[in-house]
Amino acid sequence: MGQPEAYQRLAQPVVIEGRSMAVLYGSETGSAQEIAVELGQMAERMHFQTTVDEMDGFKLADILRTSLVVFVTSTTGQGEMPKNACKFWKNLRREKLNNTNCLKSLRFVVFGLGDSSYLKFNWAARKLRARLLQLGASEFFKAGEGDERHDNGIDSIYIPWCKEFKAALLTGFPLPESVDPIPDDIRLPPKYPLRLLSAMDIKALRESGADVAPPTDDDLKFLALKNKSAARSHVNSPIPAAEQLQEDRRRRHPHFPACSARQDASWERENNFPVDGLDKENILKDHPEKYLLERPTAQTPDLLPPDAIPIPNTFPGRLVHNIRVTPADHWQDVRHLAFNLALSREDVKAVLHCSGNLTLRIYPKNYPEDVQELISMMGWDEMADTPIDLDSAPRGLYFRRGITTLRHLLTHNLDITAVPKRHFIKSLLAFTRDEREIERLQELTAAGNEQEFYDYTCRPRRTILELLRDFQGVRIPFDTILSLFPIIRGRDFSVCNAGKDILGDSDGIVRVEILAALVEYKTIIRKPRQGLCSRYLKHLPAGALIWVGLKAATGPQLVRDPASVSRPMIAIATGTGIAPIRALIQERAGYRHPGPTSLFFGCRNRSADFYFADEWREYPELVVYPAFSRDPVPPPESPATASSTTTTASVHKGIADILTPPEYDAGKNYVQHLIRKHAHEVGQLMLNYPIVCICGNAGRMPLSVRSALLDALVISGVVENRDMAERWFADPHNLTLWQETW
Ligand SMILES: Cc1cc2nc3c(=O)[nH]c(=O)nc-3n(C[C@H](O)[C@H](O)[C@H](O)COP(=O)(O)O)c2cc1C
Repeated sequence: MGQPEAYQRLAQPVVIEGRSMAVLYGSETGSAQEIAVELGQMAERMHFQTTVDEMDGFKLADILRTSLVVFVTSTTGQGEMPKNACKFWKNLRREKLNNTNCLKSLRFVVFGLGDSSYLKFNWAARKLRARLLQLGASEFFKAGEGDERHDNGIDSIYIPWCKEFKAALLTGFPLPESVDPIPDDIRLPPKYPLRLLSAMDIKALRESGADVAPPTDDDLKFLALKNKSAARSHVNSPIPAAEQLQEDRRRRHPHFPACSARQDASWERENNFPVDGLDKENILKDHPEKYLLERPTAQTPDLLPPDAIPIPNTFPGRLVHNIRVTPADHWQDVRHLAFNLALSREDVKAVLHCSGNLTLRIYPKNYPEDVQELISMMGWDEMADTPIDLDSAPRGLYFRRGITTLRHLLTHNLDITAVPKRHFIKSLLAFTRDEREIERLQELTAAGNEQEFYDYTCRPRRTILELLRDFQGVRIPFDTILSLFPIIRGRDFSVCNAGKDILGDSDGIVRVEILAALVEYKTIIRKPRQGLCSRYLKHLPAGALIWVGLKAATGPQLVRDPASVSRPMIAIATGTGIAPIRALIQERAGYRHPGPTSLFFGCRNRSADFYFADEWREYPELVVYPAFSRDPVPPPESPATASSTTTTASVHKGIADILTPPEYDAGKNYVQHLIRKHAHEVGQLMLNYPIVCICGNAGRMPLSVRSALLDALVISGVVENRDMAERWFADPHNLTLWQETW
C-alpha cells in the first residue's frame, strides 16, 4: 500500500515518441465506457499518449497511427454492436476491405462485456475480434469476456484479465531505463481541467460576441414551443400537488384499468404510502410484506431546474401527462408518460417512417438540493455560480462557454448519484489527509479485495453522494470534476404508441408515449434507493418542457416492409416489455390486412399490471393470452382468458406428460406455460413465417420462452423432436426473431 503523503503528489506522464494507445469503447449503458476510462488511466501511468473515445468517434485510418488499440465493447440487442460503435463496425465490414490485409500494421486487444443468459454471449466483441484478425491485424493480448451473470459481475473476469494485460504491456512495450510507470498512489493531472472565468473574461467574450453561445436553432425551437405552451407550463409556475392530481385524472387514459384502483385511493394515502419497491438482487420483491420501507423518500424534492441545456440531436418535448398506472398498493410504480414533440416536417416524416420501432431518450437531471449538498460538502460555494471554461470536454458533455457554471454541470451533466467506480474511489486518496479515511479507501480498492469493494458499492447501490458523506475529510478540487464524475447518460425507453396515434393535434407535433417502471427498491443496507431517471420522471409535472431524443430502435424493421405486416406475429412480453409490442400492434393495425397476432403477456395480477387490457379487444386479428403469475391459476379445463381473449383450438390434453417443464417453473403460471398450453395455435402461426418478439426481463425469461417455443413446435407436430425444433427455430427462413430484454 502507498504512503498517504504520496497521494498528494502529481505526476505528468512522459511523452515518448511512438508510444500511443487508443481505448475505444462501444457502450449502451456506460459499463464498457467505465472500463475504457480505467484502462486509459492505466495506460497513462505507463506513459502511453492515451485517447479514450467511443468507436464511432474514431476513423479507421486513425487506428493505424496508434501503437496499440484496445477495444472495449458490450453486446446489445441480439448479439449486436452498441449504437456508438455501429458506424465504426459498418466501416470495418465494408466488402471492399476483404482480402486487403489493410490492418496488418494494427496491434489490438479486445475486452467484451456481456451476459451469458443471452444466446449470443459477447458476440459484439467476438465479431469485432474476428473481423480485425481477418483484415490482418495482430492481437497483442488475449481477449477478455466479462459476464454480468458472474458473482461480482464484470469485475470477476475484468480484474484478473487487466492485471495480466498490464504485465504484458510492460514486457511488450518496455519503457526506457530512465522512466518508471507512475505508481497508483501518485495523482495524474486532470484530463479536462476547468477554469473559472473572471468578470473581465466574460465581458470580453460578450463583447466579441463570438463565443458566448448565441441561441442555436434548437434553442429557438425550444423557446417557440415554450412560449406556445407558456400558459400551461408548470415548470416556471409549479402547480400544487392536489391540483396536479386533478389534472392527471382529467387526462387519464380510459384504457388503463389499473387507474381506477388509484382513483379510489385518496391523495393522502397515495402520497404517504411507503415506497415498497424492492431490491432486485435479493429477490425481495417476492416477499414485500417483510421488506416494506419506512418512508424517507416520500417527500417530494424541490422542483427541477427549469433551464435546460440543449443537447445535440434532441427535440423539445412537453410532457402531456405522467400517470401512475399501477395501484398505489402495488409494489411497483409504473408510469405512462406522453410527450408532445415539436419537430420539423422532415423529422415528422422520419418518425413516421420508423413508427412502431422507436425509442425515446430522456436525459435526467440532479436535484438542486443534492447539488447544493455536494457544493457545501466540497467547499465550492464561492465558485459554484461563476461561469467556467474548458479547452476540451469529455464526450457527451453539453457545455456553453461563458454561461455554464459549476452548478450547471453538477445539475445537468454529472452523475453525482451513480454507484462509484473503483477509479473514482482511488482518486479520492489524493483529496483527504485523514489517515483513517486513506486506510479505508486503500482497503476498498486493493487488489484481492473485490468482494469488499462490491459489498460497499454495488450491493447496497451506494451513490457517490453517499460515499462522500462517509468520507467527511475529502475535498475534491473543483477543477478535477470532469475527470472524476461520470457523465449523465440519456436513458432509452421503447415508445409504446405508433401509427396514427403518434400524430399530434397540430402540424409539426408528434405525440409519443412510454411506459416506465420506476426503479425504487431497498438494498441490503435497508436504505431506500431510486434510480436517477426514476426520481426525475416520478416528479416531472405535466407541462414540463425537456429535451428528448427520438431514434429508430435497433431491432429489425418489422413493419416498414408492407410484406411483413401480413405475416403472423407471436409476441411474448413480460411487464413493461409490452411497450414495444403495443407499438408494433398499433402500427400493423394501420394497414389493410395485418396478419394474425398471438400475444402472450406475463403480468403479476389482472388488477395491477395487465397494462392496456381494455385496448386489446380493438384489434380483431389479435388473441391475448395473459399469464397472471400471482393470481390463482385457473383449472386446466378452463384456460386463462382475458375478457378479450379467444382461443382458436382446444388445449392439447396431456401436454404436461409429453414435455415436463423445468422444475423451477413447476406450479407457476408464466408465459412459457401458456405457450406450451397453446402449442397448437403457436404451431399454426409458426408454419407461416412469423415474426417472433420476446420483450421484457432478461435472465431466465428469454431462455424459458425459447424452450417453450421449441416444445410448441414438437407438440403441434411442426417437427418431430427437439433437435429438429432447434434447427427449425434457428433458420431465418422459418421465422424472424426479435428479442429486447433488459
Ligand atoms: C437490451 C439488451 C440486450 C443485450 N444483449 C446481449 C447479447 O445479445 N449478448 C450478451 O452477451 N449480452 C447482452 N446484453 C448484456 C450487456 O452486454 C451487458 O449488460 C453489458 O455489461 C452492458 O454494458 P454497457 O453498459 O457498456 O452497454 C444485453 C443487455 C441489454 C440491456
